Amino acid sequence: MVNSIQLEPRQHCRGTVTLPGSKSIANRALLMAALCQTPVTLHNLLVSDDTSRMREALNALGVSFEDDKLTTRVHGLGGHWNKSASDLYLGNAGTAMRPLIAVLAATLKSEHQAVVLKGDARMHERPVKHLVDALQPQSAGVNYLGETGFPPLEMTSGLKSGHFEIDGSVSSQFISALLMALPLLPGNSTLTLKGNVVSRPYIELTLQMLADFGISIKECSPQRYAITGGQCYQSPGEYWVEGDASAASYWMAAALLGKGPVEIIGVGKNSIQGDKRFAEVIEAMGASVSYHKNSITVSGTGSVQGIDQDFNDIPDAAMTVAPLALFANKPTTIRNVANWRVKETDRLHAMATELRKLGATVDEGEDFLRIEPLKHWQHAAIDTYDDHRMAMCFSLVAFSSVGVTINDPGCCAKTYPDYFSEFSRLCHS
Ligand SMILES: O=C(O)C1=C[C@@H](OP(=O)(O)O)[C@@H](O)[C@H](O)C1
Ligand SMILES: C=C(OP(=O)(O)O)C(=O)O
Repeated sequence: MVNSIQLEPRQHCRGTVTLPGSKSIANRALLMAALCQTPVTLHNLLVSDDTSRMREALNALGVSFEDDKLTTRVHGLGGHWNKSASDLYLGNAGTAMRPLIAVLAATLKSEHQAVVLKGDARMHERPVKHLVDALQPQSAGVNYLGETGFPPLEMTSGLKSGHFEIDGSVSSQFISALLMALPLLPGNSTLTLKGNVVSRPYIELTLQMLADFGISIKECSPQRYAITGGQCYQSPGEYWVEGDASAASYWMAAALLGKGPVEIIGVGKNSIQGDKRFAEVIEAMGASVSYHKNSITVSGTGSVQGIDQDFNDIPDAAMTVAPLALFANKPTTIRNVANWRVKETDRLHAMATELRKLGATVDEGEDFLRIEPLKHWQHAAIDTYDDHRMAMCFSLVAFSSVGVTINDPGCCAKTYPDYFSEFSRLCHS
């Protein structure tokens, strides 16, 4: 195990990079395929910690997988799970934990043994209260085994269709979870969203993928959905997982700093992922961007414009703005990202702390970061807090005159196991 990686100063980034499959699409596709009654062949499936946790959980529920070099064939069970499945370990994969809470609440039957959903230490600090609060009034069998509001949880049968209300101000994953689960209940339901809903594009992604798997949901207004019960997930036969648009943000940023051009393959102009909007952010920061059917090409001049923007829609890609801000011509403010605090780590605090190690002046607000450009860089060993995005973001500091050391770079395996080898291939002195 490599405990740290030292990145010498780089000036250039150019070439072609093929993105790994999207984590968000991969884990939705695995679950939706598992809910089908006939097989689904997934193409470009991401192989990473998060998708492995989802696969292992589905496997314990009775779903089988056949892998060949380029595809994974999922043999779904239409929600008729193995009756003796018990403990499911989901690591720190929010895209496994949250959907499985709702889907198991909707599909477990009285003859099933109780299923425990648990994760790593950080997962047990990440909130699920809004989701559980939405399920419990409808008789869901969901009980906290540790602290109230957090996993681990014990799941049993009981959920009834009807009127659901969900607070969407902490995580859109709760809403996506209900949208995936409620069509499986025998009766019709409505879902009303409360609060200022965060990370909206991930809800759109869920609706798009549900349509791809034959599930129809009526959007009565942006705050209300009507969901017909008794629906069955329909296999699309073959399903293609797009490249990861959040991961694309690191290459767009490296192309801006290292002049490019970098052709980023796997996400194009018609991508269904909200994080493709990072291409507009990188343009606002000074890059030239061209969109193609299945790729985006970015180049820069090496100079970076400071920006001040609301990033509520794209919280993951937004992290990439923080290291770029150090290279900018004026201060940058990343606004409306309060839920950074409940992700892999408290990302507002972690980001501010590590940027300051480089010598930066950073104002950490409750829901924003304001970052001053950096004139005098200090070499630092950056702690990554078991957060893949901290490790990938800080690799960009290699474009400074002092380079950077990244501690525990292996945490990238959550979504992008090859990130640092790709970084060395594309980025040069
Ligand atoms: O639905 C999804 O695939 C995701 C939704 C977002 O979470 P929140 O809705 O909690 O912001 C995002 O940060 C996460 O990486 C993936
Ligand atoms: C927040 C993230 O992950 P999760 O899916 O575990 O919420 C992320 O990948 O940035």
